[in-house]
Amino acid sequence: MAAFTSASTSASITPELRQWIIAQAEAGCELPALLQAMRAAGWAEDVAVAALEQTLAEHLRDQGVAVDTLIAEASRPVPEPDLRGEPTWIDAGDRRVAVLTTVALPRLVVFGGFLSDDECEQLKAEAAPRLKRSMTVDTRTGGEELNDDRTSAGMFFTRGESPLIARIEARIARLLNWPVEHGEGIQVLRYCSGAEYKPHYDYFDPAAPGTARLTEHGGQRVGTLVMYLDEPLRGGATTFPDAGIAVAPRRGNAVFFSYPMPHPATRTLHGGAPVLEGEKWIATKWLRERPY
Ligand SMILES: O=C(O)CCC(=O)C(=O)O
Ligand SMILES: [Fe+2]
Repeated sequence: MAAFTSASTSASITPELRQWIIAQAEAGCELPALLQAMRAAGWAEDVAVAALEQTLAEHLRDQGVAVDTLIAEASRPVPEPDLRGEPTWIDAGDRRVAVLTTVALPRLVVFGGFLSDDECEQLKAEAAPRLKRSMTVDTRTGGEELNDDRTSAGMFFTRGESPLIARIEARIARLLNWPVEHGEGIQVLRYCSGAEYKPHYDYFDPAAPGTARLTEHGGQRVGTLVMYLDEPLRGGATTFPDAGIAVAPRRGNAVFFSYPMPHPATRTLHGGAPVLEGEKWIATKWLRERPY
């Protein structure tokens, strides 16, 4: 690697290049991808590495306070199942839940048999009369809006609303070691053929003006459990485009993922792929850092 103090490297870091590197890094672009882009633009590898190193080091020094904040954010506790000893099953209180897949980054676990078929049907039946075209949280204002990125129909249960809801919430709390009180009410979504939920993050963007209002009560979201209530014939996977993961929407199963900081580095960008045939039903539980 070239010494980044070399006169030629310093001279070639124009203000535009510096700005570009910082913008890419802040948008979550990883160093190898940045390096590749610079090489494609005709930079010699050693000069590009030196330019990246120098620019980012300077930028971090300039942002002393922000770095401290980032580290504090990174240590935020998150829900997590107890997978010590690599169990095949976890006792979730009233039900044994299978551990099907675990991923380190994004932190993700796929569970099998989280809900019985009866519970899936009951949840659908309790939700069906109350379904409305889905709204998404508008982080500009902290309110809600109709959104073309989300073409499902949905409704929210309040926490503990029925014996079934209370039982499922207790199961989630036990499975993920996270207090019931830190959970938002369960949301049920129905996707008809063609409906989808475009990739998004579940945490609230710290830079968005509405986030202060949305996190006033309960703090940030730190984890998500998506439970599949009914499966389409084709399509409808829960996809994580940054990680190349697609979780099949199998009835009764659930996918859990957590994010210790509201940042793309958590790799939790995810969406509901378009349903190609049949209907997909899910129930989502979002978990907050504090009582909600
Ligand atoms: O439909 C899916 O599989 C994903 C749902 C989702 O992202 C959510 O409810 O936040
Ligand atoms: Fe989501």
